[in-house]
Amino acid sequence: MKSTAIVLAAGQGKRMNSKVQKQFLLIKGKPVLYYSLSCFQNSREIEEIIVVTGKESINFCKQEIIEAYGFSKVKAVIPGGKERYDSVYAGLCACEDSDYVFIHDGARPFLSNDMIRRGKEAVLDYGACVIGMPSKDTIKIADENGMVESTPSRNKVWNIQTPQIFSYTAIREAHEKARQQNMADITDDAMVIERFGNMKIKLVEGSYENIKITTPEDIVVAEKILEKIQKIY
Ligand SMILES: Nc1ccn([C@@H]2O[C@H](COP(=O)(O)OP(=O)(O)OP(=O)(O)O)[C@@H](O)[C@H]2O)c(=O)n1
Ligand SMILES: C[C@](O)(CO)[C@H](O)COP(=O)(O)O
Repeated sequence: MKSTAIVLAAGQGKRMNSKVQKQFLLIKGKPVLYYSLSCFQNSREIEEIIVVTGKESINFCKQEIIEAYGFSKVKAVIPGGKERYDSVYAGLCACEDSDYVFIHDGARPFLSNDMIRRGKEAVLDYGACVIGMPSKDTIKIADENGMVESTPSRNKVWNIQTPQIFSYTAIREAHEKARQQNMADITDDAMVIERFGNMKIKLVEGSYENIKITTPEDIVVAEKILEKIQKIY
């Protein structure tokens, strides 16, 4: 039974507004991408890693991150696509011999071994699961004029993170179907299964520290989180 981590690092990071793409910015001296690769490298649940990045960053990733830190589970570094779902699809095409895939944002450095383990258990039971945390805030649904339309019950609202974990055949088939249709508003892999798959997706607890580096203040928060978790990477 083979589990592959597909780590996405092909985004432009427009909201970070930095010369260096956010996945390569340094947190305490190491690139953002280093931290999630390190977690997958050290996890007993993961056999292989596929890194998806921009064409122009393939050599940098190989030399400065994968070889430099000895990430021996990385099987391939491949070019991504225009949208996140294009990069995921490229990753899926590069690991056709996998039974399970852990699709992860390279911009989320603080996943943990426990999360990977919980995700593995859930995917074995349900075939599809996503890591997330119950929302701490009250959420409002807005109408097109910026007016409040409704308020979903907070105990039913989760903030969704990655990794998102699927049986390979289920997510590949759903992506194949989705690619025949309009994917424009698809922002995560669970949505592909919700619309084009035929299975329920289990929610699995992640952590409030599993943030996505998106805007400049997230780097400051990430440094604080790293100090707190005091992991030896
Ligand atoms: N075409 C894309 C777009 C995104 N990603 C990856 O998907 C993850 C989550 O995406 P997001 O935070 O939106 O990253 P960006 O698209 O880079 O950010 P922005 O929307 O600010 O440009 C990131 O690890 C990013 O590198 C990717 O591999 N390929
Ligand atoms: C997949 C994701 O990280 C779950 O929260 C998120 O949807 C990615 O969204 P983005 O629009 O690419 O930031």
